[in-house]
Amino acid sequence: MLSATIAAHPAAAAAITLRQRHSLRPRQPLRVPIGAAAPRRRMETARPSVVKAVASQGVPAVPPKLSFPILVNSCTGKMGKAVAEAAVSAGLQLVPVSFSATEVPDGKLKICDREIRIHDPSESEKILPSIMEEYPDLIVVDYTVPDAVNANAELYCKLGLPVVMGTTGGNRQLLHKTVQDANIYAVISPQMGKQVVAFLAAMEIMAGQFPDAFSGYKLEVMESHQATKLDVSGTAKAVISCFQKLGVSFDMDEVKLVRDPEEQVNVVGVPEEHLEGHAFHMYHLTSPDGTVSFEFQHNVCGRSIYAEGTVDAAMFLYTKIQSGAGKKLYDMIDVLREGNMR
Ligand SMILES: NC(=O)C1=CN([C@@H]2O[C@H](COP(=O)(O)OP(=O)(O)OC[C@H]3O[C@@H](n4cnc5c(N)ncnc54)[C@H](OP(=O)(O)O)[C@@H]3O)[C@@H](O)[C@H]2O)C=CC1
Ligand SMILES: O=C(O)C1=N[C@H](C(=O)O)C[C@H](O)C1
Repeated sequence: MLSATIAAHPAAAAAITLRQRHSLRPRQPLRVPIGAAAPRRRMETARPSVVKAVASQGVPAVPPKLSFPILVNSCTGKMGKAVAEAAVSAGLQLVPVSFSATEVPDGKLKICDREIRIHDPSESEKILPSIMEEYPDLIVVDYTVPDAVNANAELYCKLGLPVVMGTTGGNRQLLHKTVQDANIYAVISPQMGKQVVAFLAAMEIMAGQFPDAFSGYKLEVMESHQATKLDVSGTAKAVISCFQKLGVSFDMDEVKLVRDPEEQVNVVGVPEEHLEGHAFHMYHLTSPDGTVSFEFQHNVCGRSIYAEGTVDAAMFLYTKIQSGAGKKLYDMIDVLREGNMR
């Protein structure tokens, strides 16, 4: 058995294993220990791309700290809250407004030490223009629900509001077309976690350079997420599309979704304390004669890996806007490639 293990993050572990296995059988608790979530180190200084060293004097200048307004839609959700907290930690200006149909006491939500006023989504078209006026350079981050993706994107486009779209699902083709046609600045990605983005990038490179390398192989995919997740993992879909380019025949509805907490603990090996927030993915490939198999896994507990990546994406987008970049639509591989992930 040949195996390679990559510890991706204190709150996460990723394993890529190559071994002889014959089926996607019930999981033993995973080979890679899923460590308890530990807070990520906060960025104290801006990243290299925004650091202006005074080379002539040989003394590095104090790096400018990026600070711009960010509106998180929706702060009532699990990801929205995590991103809002990460944005405050990173020194961004969290706009005290968000949208959701969820009732909150006095219509307000406390995030860090700030009060965020929650408006009904039906009011967003009326409210956002005045927020944009009050907060020039505003960037919106969208973590809502698959059903809201396209309508929200249309609204941001109509208003010319730059967006980091983390929400998965909806009509992805239409989403890209809407944003492209409106020519707004945007980062769209179903996956914001740096190490998972790197894995996805590696998959895309492999698919681009060795098309059909896995032709004839059988693919089995399992993904486990918190029971509240509404859609099939957008990340799994992106990885599967690479396998398809590698010659594997697979239909998206063949993905085995695990949403039952008991199965997650006993079969998948999800630590109980992460039932409310985890994303375990497993891809198993078997050769036509069954003699060779490959297994890829990326298993994330908690949400800090995505929240930090989302803040990186917002900072990346802000610098693109400030520099008047000609290219406007990006994904997280662009963000990673340009060294913009902490
Ligand atoms: N790109 C990435 O790296 C990641 C992406 N995700 C994706 O992010 C999305 C959100 O996930 P998560 O936070 O766990 O989900 P939650 O269900 O916890 O949060 C979604 C929130 O959106 C609100 N909402 C629904 N419709 C609207 C609307 N039209 N306008 C504003 N708010 C709305 C919901 O409120 P209400 O109760 O009123 O419906 C809810 O509070 C999912 O698509 C998920 O797959 C998650 C993790 C990482
Ligand atoms: O809903 C989630 O939790 C996640 N959603 C994203 C996806 O669908 O790919 C990313 C990650 O899997 C967590």
